[in-house]
Amino acid sequence: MGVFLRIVGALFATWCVRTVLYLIRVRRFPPGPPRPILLDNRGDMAFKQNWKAFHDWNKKYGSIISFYLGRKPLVVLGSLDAVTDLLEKKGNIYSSRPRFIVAGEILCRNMRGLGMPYGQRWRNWRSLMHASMSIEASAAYKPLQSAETKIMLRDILQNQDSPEKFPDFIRRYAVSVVTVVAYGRRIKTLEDHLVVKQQKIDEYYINSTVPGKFLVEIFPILTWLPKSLQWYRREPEEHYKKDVALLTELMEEVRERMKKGLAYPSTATRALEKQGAFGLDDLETAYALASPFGAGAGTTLATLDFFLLAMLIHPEAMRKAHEELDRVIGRDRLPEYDDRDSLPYVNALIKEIMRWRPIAPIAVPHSVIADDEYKGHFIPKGTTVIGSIYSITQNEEMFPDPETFRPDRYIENPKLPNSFVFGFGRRVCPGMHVAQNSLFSIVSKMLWAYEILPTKDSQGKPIIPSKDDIIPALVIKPKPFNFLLVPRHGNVAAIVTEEARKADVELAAYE
Ligand code: HEM
Repeated sequence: MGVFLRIVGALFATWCVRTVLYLIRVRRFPPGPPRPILLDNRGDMAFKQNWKAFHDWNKKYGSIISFYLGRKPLVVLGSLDAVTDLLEKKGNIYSSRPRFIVAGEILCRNMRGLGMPYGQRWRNWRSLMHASMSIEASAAYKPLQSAETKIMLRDILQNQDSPEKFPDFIRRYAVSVVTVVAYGRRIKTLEDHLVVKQQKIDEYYINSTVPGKFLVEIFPILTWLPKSLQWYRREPEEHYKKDVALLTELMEEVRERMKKGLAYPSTATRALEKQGAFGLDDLETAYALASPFGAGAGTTLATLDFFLLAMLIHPEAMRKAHEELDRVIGRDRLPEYDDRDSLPYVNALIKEIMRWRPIAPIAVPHSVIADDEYKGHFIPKGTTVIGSIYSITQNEEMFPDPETFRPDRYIENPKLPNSFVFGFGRRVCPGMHVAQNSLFSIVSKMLWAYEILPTKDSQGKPIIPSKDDIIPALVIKPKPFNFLLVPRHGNVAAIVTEEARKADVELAAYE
């Protein structure tokens, strides 16, 4: 009995010391909105657009702030210095992801790279992503990206009387590029089973990450229930089985093509040729191949949506780009990748689109795997750490008058930062080179060929969409709006038709 009491006493003393230490350190949490006694700070986010609420707190409490969602502490880093100091320089502890019981552990057994916790499995997955999308590897997709852009330009040309179809032509481009990167096969129509099914998988996954959707995320203790009583498990388990079947089927299609010598080089061929080297088993490989689709199509598309929006609101910027294209390229050929360095305004315009409306305003939240101290603040292990891309884009010192769309700022100061729009540290977007190549191909060729114009109302007045009508999500995009793409000069039809004919021949290899 004496021994038992001593053990209980020792445990109690340890608990007391730890609690006191915690309470002392918690006082050194980064500042932030006061936490209601029983609740969290959800109600303090005055805006549906959470990135704006975070930015307001950054302005009020400083560039490092903290707040609570449920019992979980969150920290928002609102300056380039803070994200560099923590997410980049201390990447060994700041590179995990917040825990998602349903979306991560049940729905995909943590095999989706984007949400995967930091560790060996993530390193294996990431080395495959790097091997197939590094700056060197991504150069191999440029001919395809250029050819797909030309097909898109022809689709637009041939459907001048149905501008409502234009968004689908652009979408087909974005989807086709990521499936070539992943599986080495292009997408000719959005009805392709790969597109339809992967989109469903992604929708369910995204919906499963909505805060507050599953009680178990707020009370993880519910995972201690016997499995048969875990009611929240049933639906995602069903989805897991279906996802495994589809993703395995897509991977096996590539294996078959490889056996016949018909497979075009892609992430899949790299993974399957050297599966041992990457340390991924069959199922992990099948999931890894879904990453470019899940993370690369919607992001590219959202950026292109903001490009079209910016051109409608700022025709003066479009005119400057037209002038540069006419001067450097002329009207007898389309711009190609070799022209990139000769088109500083087009490059600046692309950077400004990504700064003006960053499509991932809070990036993808990181999580810290050890207690840390920063500038006198205590950041406990398990805290979700958000690198606020939006707050960085609003820094008046770096970007004076930040709400103004002004590509020239990147010409006046070519060292002005921009790559932060792709996230931070070890989790930085592995598809950034593929994305930048897509953006250059589409923006330069589309502006060479077309004028981007608003539609008109019944009185003939142009309908200019609002720059602030945004659909909030982890990846944001403008609310749908109408636009026209009108050939700029007499050579467009002939050149686009001829270039697209050649593109058809080149692309046959990917079908
Ligand atoms: C303009 C287009 C794009 C933007 C702005 C963008 C931005 C981002 C951002 C902000 C992150 C989170 C980084 C972090 O956690 O700090 C991310 C992650 C990721 N992106 Fe992109 N992305 C784009 C296009 C693409 C493309 C085309 C692909 C693939 C073909 C891709 C694949 C990924 C993957 C796999 C991750 C997860 C990385 C990880 O968790 O380790 N992205 N991206």
